[in-house]
Amino acid sequence: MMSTTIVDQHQMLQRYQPMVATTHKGRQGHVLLVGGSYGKMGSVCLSAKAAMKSGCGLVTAFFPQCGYEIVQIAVPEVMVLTDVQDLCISAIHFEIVPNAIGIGSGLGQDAATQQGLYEFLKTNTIPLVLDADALNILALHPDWLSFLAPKTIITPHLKELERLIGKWNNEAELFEKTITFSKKHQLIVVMKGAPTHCIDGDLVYKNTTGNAALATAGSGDVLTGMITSLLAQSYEPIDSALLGVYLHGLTADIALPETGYQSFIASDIISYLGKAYLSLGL
Ligand SMILES: NC(=O)C1=CN([C@@H]2O[C@H](COP(=O)(O)OP(=O)(O)OC[C@H]3O[C@@H](n4cnc5c(N)ncnc54)[C@H](O)[C@@H]3O)[C@@H](O)[C@H]2O)[C@@H](O)CC1
Ligand SMILES: Nc1ncnc2c1ncn2[C@@H]1O[C@H](COP(=O)(O)OP(=O)(O)O)[C@@H](O)[C@H]1O
Ligand SMILES: [Mg+2]
Repeated sequence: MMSTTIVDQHQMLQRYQPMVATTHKGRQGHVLLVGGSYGKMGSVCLSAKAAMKSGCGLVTAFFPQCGYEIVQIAVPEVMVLTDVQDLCISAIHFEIVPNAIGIGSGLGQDAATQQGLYEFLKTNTIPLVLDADALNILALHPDWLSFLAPKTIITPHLKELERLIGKWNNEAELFEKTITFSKKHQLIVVMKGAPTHCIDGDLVYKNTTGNAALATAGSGDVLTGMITSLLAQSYEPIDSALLGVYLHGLTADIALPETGYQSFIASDIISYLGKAYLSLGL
């Protein structure tokens, strides 16, 4: 039986964890972001910077070699690891121990990348957020969904969701199918849209922030970085999803009088993150 919770400021303040005065970067959580391919390295820059600006202590990004200078120059705070291949990811090997991993932005769906994702999912035990092409690859290989630990977060837009669950005829059926999918695979589904709903089995959370300014390339990549950052900071998976979606939308609401709808771009979400945190009253 579906129950809908409205996610407003009050809800968020109950779930928010203040930063401890004596904390240090080693305690604030280490994020690993895996993504990017030739021509789509911007998605990694956006999600990595968004992760940093959401409060985690360390971010490492893993991407193909063609992205090395791009990411190092665009986001100097971020550490980088590169794949053995130049143009796309083929083998996701790393020796660090991150607290959360976000995978999929700009990843592409090359056969080598699909194989690399398979090997990674089969052995990964670290809390995970899956977006974009990681979801598109899972839609091609639905049996790999069984590798995902309970409470893994997925962040599909409606087209990506359709690839995973099939078509629906009306909104009621969309929710019914997404809830069934969430329960079957024990996943938290961030169903991105206007508005975004987070679905955790029968529990449906409706976000109250955001506007059409977010309809711009890379805004989902930014959200993936934010949610992964919160997960690495020890927020529960559902709280990471809810707070990430709420703050993401809040940036657009705060920016609107200054940028208007049209000139707001994904980098502006990152620029306004500080004001979004502050406007929560924290
Ligand atoms: N600067 C960059 O490097 C960027 C890289 N990106 C990457 O590009 C790859 C392709 O992602 P795309 O999402 O563009 O491709 P997709 O093919 O998954 O999605 C595009 C299609 O989905 C539809 N769609 C999108 N949102 C929808 C919604 N809410 N309801 C219904 N239909 C919707 C669009 O109309 C279009 O037909 C991903 O790996 C993504 O991460 C994009 O995020 C854009 C920016
Ligand atoms: N009209 C809108 N109103 C509110 N939020 C929107 C609107 N359009 C897009 N968004 C938000 O912007 C983000 C788009 O994500 P996505 O489609 O994955 O973008 P990209 O892949 O280009 O990064 C989602 O969080 C979505 O909810
Ligand atoms: Mg996307």
